[in-house]
Amino acid sequence: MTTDPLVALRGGLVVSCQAYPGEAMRDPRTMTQVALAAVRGGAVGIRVQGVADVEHVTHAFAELGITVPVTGLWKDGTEGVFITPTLRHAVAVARAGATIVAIDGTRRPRPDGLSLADTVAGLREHTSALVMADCGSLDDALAARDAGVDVVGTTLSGYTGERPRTDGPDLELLAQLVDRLDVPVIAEGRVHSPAQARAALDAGAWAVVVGTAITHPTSITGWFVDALTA
Ligand SMILES: CC(=O)N[C@H](C=O)[C@@H](O)[C@H](O)[C@H](O)COP(=O)(O)O
Repeated sequence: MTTDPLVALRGGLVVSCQAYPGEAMRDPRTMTQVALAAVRGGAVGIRVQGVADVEHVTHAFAELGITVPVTGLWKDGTEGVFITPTLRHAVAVARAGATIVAIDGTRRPRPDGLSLADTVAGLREHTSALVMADCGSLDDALAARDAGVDVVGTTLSGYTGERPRTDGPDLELLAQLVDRLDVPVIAEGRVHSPAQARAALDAGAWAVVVGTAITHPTSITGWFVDALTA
């Protein structure tokens, strides 16, 4: 019997394992090793970027009998709509093995000219993946809900100009989404400590995604170096 992936994530920690272009750890094998380490630490979900990483992680999990759901995305570009920006990207991520496909869930025009609703419908036509909308505001999330997504995240809060870029997670937006939506709301973005993760769950998050603070040594090193040189 397969468990509903969203039920599997409920109340838990999802670890985002991403390295950026040009970085030493940008290798699907490395990201798979990081993902396996996170699962060993208790992560109930993994989020990975890029078709190759999704393929590599999902194959490794299958071989090892790990059933932790994998959320996949494909970043293309660095500005505007760049998180799984088109239906083509979304289908590729699903076909690579992602259980959940995270896509840009903002109200900005998409590079392929499709609406978010068309993108969700297209993905459902071609795959059985669930859809996570990475949102930057309450209005984004309401529109994403109307477009038929399965789950929304606060992922893009502070990156689209609609919300301030808070030091920690945008708990204010999270509370608004939890209050207004009937789909699960995932807290993602700038969760940098266990206490902040706990606060997000207490504010009603379905699950909490942590990336940088667990899987990006360059940033973490910088935080310590800054403290020593301040
Ligand atoms: C805005 C954007 O591009 N967010 C990306 C989405 O996948 C990643 O770069 C983040 O690392 C991820 O959202 C997790 O957030 P944090 O690393 O802050 O824990």
